[in-house]
Amino acid sequence: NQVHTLIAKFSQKLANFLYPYVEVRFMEYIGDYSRTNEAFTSIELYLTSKSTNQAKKLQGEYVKKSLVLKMDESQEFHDVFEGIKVVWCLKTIVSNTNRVTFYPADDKRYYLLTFHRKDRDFVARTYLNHVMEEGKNIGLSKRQRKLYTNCTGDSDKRGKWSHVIFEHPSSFETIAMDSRKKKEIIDDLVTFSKAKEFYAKIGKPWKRGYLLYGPPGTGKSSLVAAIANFLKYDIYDIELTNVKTNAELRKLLIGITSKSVVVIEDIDCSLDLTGQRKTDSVNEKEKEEKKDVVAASLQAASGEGENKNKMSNVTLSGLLNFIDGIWSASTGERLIIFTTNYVEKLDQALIRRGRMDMHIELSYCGFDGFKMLAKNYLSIESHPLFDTVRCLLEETNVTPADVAENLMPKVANEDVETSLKRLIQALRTSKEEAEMKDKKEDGTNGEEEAEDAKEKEA
Ligand SMILES: Nc1ncnc2c1ncn2[C@@H]1O[C@H](COP(=O)(O)OP(=O)(O)OP(=O)(O)O)[C@@H](O)[C@H]1O
Repeated sequence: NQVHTLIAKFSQKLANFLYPYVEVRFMEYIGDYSRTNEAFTSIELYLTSKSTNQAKKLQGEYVKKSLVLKMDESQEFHDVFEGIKVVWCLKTIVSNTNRVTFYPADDKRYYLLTFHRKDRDFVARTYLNHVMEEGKNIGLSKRQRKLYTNCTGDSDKRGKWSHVIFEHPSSFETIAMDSRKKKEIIDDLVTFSKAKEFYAKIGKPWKRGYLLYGPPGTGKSSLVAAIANFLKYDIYDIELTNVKTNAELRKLLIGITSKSVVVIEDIDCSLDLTGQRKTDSVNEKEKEEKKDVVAASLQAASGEGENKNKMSNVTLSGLLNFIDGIWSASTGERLIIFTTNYVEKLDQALIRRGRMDMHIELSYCGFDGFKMLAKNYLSIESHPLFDTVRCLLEETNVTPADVAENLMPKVANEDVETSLKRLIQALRTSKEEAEMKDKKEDGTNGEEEAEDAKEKEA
């Protein structure tokens, strides 16, 4: 036994001397095919992004409508990070069983990482974290994003989300708005998305609130989609009128994942938020409890009764808790956006800075916005008719939606001038209508004044 131990010790030393490398395996599945190893997925994404220029043998795959080239099996990839060299290789353990399984093959794939033993600490602490982080980021940027909405109907579906693939084409390049305002929003989004450490340092959940307000057709919904596309986030579009209680709203909140934009459109129509919050917190609590009880009994009642009750019982304080109560910190990186046509109707508590950090007004179409739309719709940046359009835009209030509608070619191969003339005609009509309305109002005011004078005389 002593001789055996000595030989084993010696041979281990000899092996270390002759082969001073450490090897780490990252299997594709953990357990018996039950769970995908997230480390394997991150490594694959990291290596796919780096190795295609280096590897001589690649595999081509069609993933989500685009061709992806991956490192082929047994190909080595030499990576250098902060002066440390490592080698990656994709290998397979071929199964020799004849078992029939649900899986295409019983072979087990794994990535083998090889590095010098003197770099062990650096690789374990720094390099592998870097690979995981990079891989995750690549995965997030490539994933198919989703548009969620809260389920309606059966009580067991309440408080849950259903989704479709989010494919809205809106972007900051297509949104017509003042260029300075646009830059301000983009800068704010970039700062927010990189501020993980900052939020941790100041002890606040990593989230930000935007309030978008302005007349209908000025691009509020388009801007929400552009923001989600820019940040590559999912969208959670909450239909508040379908949420019956504060408890249901909280349940929805818990189901929201990180890297998401939570939107409540036309918030002024969804809830009765016109009343000021009571300062007496006891009264507020009592009111809320009563509402919760009523809503719960309505839910428990027949489906017919439930359908009849279209009003949401979510209270203002329920919504405030949703935005920044204790539960709101559990969902990670998140943007909350409210849109409204009537900002003056909203309770100040709901939109105060700190809750809705940025207030963005989307207004009628200016010349800057028009030029953007002309570039998108007609592919032109200037035209002799632009001056006429500029003058008319200064004198009328038309929304970007109206301008876009008129610039849209009505027949195939319609020339630019026809579209611009149609827009000019529409702007003139709108100007005339506005003037007529003003005159009419002046006339009514005059009549009222005359009546007042008569009354006084009498
Ligand atoms: N600022 C804009 N830039 C580019 N397109 C716009 C803009 N505003 C409106 N549009 C066009 O008008 C259509 C309607 O706009 P959108 O739904 O974004 O407006 P909205 O302000 O959300 O309206 P509402 O308040 O009625 O929901 C969009 O499909 C888009 O084509």
